[in-house]
Amino acid sequence: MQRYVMDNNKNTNVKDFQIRDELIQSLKNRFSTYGYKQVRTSTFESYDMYSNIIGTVSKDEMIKVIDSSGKVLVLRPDVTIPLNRMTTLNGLHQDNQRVFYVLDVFRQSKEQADQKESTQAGVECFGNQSAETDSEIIMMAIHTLKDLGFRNFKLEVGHAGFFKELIQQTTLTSHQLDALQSLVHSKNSIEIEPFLTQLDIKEDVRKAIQSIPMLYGDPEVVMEQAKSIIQNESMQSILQNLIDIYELLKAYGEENSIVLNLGLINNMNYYSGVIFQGFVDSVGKPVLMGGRYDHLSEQFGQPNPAIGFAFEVDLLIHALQQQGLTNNLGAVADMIIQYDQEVQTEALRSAYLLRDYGYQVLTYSTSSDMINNNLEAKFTARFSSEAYLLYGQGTKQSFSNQEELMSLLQKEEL
Ligand SMILES: N[C@@H](Cc1c[nH]c[nH+]1)C(=O)O
Repeated sequence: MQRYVMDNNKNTNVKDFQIRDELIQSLKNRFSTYGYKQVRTSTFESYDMYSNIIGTVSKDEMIKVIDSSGKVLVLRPDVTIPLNRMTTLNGLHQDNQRVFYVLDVFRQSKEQADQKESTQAGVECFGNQSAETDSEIIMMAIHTLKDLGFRNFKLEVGHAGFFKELIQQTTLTSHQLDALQSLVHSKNSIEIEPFLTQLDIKEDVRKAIQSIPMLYGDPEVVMEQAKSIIQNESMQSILQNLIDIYELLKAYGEENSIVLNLGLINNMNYYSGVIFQGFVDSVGKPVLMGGRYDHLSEQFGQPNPAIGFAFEVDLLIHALQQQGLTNNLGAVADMIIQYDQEVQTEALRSAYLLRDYGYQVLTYSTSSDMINNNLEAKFTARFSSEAYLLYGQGTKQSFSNQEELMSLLQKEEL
């Protein structure tokens, strides 16, 4: 008989799953504090819809399935598009909808063919177009990264229009544009110069494009440098928009993690305004990406300005593990209660009380085999006929009844 082996080794035990679950819970809590409500979209979507939309995942990257009537479907390649479609068609954007989701997204790139699914935890804010909304969304990304315990993280902020405006001053073919974009993306200043010189581009525009990879770093410095390559009013207002957003982030007191990157290019082509990506130590890829996409909804027949971003949950877990930040996550329970048979009643009643207050409690009689197992909990309470003791992280306190145990735990802020 052939044995089938699971082909991915991620999240295969309860502890890994627990870490994932607690991480997701923390993201959801934070999103809720900004007024976002959870939604979901269908796993199967119409292939035709995606084929007709400009700015979506490339057709080769989508995973197609055929239903029993022969219709071609795709497994959800993106969440932003169906949510935008849904709110636009239902006219929900008029109520300034704020939604979040934790959903699997299916894409298969040539470079990473075995990585077909990833979980995204994202937010979308519809029907609102202001620097205040933009800065609040970026702030929410920062706030969430701080919740998770990351200390060294950077949010690279750019604008989808800045580079596009410069390109419009040229007559590059789409092939040339692709090549240029990848040079800008990899900040390859050495090759950009000869690449541009062989093309027929006005001197000042060429110099401006050439300087894009250098427009990276401290926002105040980059904003000053960027002023010198402004070609027209649109570029002027793009820069002003970024200045406004940055000033608001300063108002929140969270400007230190911001890096301005005017060469930033996001994966999706639907962005039209501010764009951003979040980076943490020890992960080469962005753990979050997003931006403003005010024109996507026009393909569904209505204006519906919007902004959003999504965390890559698997990358976040990887980063937390790399940085040793999962120690507080994934404990089997809040409390283990071990008791000698003579004081069983007091121990079980304490367990009942604690569970009633929402604590996760495991109980074991000291005479059972389980006592030798390597169980993990934030606290252990030992009930013996001589004494009742509460053991925490490096602490040991005695108590005489269940009420005292409760108040000790409350002091420990469990
Ligand atoms: N859907 C985008 C992220 C995003 C959410 N909202 C706006 N952008 C992505 O997968 O890259």
